[in-house]
Amino acid sequence: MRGTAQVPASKSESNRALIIRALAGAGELHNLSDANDTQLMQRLLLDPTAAEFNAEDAGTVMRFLTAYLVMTGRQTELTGTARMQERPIRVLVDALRELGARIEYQGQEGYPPLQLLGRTPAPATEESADFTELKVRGDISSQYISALLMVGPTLPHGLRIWLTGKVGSRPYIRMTLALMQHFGAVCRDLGEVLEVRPQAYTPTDYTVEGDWSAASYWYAVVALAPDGSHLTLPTLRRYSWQGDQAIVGIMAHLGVHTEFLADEQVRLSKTAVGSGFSQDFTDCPDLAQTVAVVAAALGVPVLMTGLESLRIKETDRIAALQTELAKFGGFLTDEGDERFRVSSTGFRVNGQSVATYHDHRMAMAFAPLALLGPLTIEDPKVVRKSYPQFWRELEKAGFNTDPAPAPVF
Ligand SMILES: O=C(O)C1=C[C@@H](OP(=O)(O)O)[C@@H](O)[C@H](O)C1
Ligand SMILES: C=C(OP(=O)(O)O)C(=O)O
Repeated sequence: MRGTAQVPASKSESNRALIIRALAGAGELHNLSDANDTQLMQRLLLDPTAAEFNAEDAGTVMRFLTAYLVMTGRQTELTGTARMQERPIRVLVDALRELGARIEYQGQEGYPPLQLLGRTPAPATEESADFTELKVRGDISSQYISALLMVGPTLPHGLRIWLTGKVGSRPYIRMTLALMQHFGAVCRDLGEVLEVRPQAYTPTDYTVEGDWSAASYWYAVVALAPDGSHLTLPTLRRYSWQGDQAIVGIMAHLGVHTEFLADEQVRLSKTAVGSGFSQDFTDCPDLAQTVAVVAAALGVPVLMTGLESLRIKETDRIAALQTELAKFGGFLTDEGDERFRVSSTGFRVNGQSVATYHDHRMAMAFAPLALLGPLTIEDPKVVRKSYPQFWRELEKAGFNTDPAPAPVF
C-alpha cells in the first residue's frame, strides 16, 4: 500500500459555511464538499420559494435549515427520509419556539416533518437584558446547538445558551463558533454557557479543510495493510477545527503513525499495534465504527464509551455494528452502563456480505477489511452522503471492486 488518496472536503464545515454565508449575504467558499449532504444544502439554500424542503438523510441539513428558515421568516414544510422522521428534533423546536418561531409537527410530535410558519418576535426583552437566554440540553445532538448559535447574531439581543446534561459532540459546537468568528460574529465559549452578540456577519471568504471523518477510513486501510505500507492524504490541517482529528491519537494504538507534512498533507505509516485501550467517543461519535472494525480485525481489545448518540444516527449504529461484526467473528459487547467492549475470536474475511442500513459509515468502515479477504458491501451507493468518490479512491489505491465504481451522481 503506497500512494495518495483524496478525501472530500469536510461536510460539517461546508454546511456551516453555507448557512453563515447565506446570513452574511456574500463571501466566496472554496473547496466545498461534493458530499450529497453539502450539495443538497447548497441546492435548498438557492431555492427561496420552495413550498417543501426535503433534507433527505442529512442531519445537519434538517437541523440547520429548521433554525435558518424559520428565523428568516420562511413559511414552508421541512421533511426528510423515513429514517430522518425517526431522528428527534424536539429540543431544537422547543428552543426556537422560545425565540418566537412558529413550528408545527406534521406527523409524530418531536420528529420531522415540520411545518415552519415564520416567527412572531418574542415578547420584548427588558431593556436591561443583555442577551436572550435559552437552556438547551446537549446530550441528544450538538446539531441543535450549532443551529441555534448560527442564527444568534441575527437576534436583537443575541443569544446566551446554557447547556444542560452531558454535552456530546462538543468539538462540533466549537467548530460552529470558530466559523462564526471567521465571519465576524462575536461569541464566547464559557463551557456551560455560550454567548453570541447581536451583530451582522461580515461577508468573508473561506476554504474548507479536508474531512477527518473520511480520513479515518484510510487510517483503517493502513492499519490493515502489510508492514511497510504508507499513504498520503492531502488537504488535512495540523490545526483543525474538526474533532475527528482525534483519529490521529486513536490509530496510534492500532498501528498507524501520522506525520504532518507541509502544504496541508498527512502521511500515514504502518507501525506496531498496542495491547488494548479505552476510548471515549463522546466528542467524536463518527469515528466509532471505523475503530470498532479495525480493532476487531486486529484482535486489539478496546473498551468503548460515549456511544449513546450512535443509536439515533443514520441507523442504530450499535445494533448494526453488533450484527455485522458477528459475521466475521467480531463482537461489540454491551457491558452495561454505556460501556462496550470490542473483541474477536478467529476473525476471518471470506466472502461475507455486509448490510449497510442506509448508513454511509457502515459501508466505509467495513470496506477496508478487503485487505484480509473478499467481501461484499451491500448498497454501496450509500457513500454518496459524505464521500461520493470513496470507491473510486479505493480502486486507485489498488483495491479491486466489482462492479467497478461508477460515478455516483
Ligand atoms: O454538526 C455536525 O456537523 C455533526 C455533528 C455530529 O452529530 P451529533 O451532534 O448529533 O452527535 C456528527 O455525528 C455529525 O456527523 C455531524
Ligand atoms: C451522523 C452523521 O451525519 P448527520 O447527523 O449530519 O446526518 C454522519 O455523517 O455520520
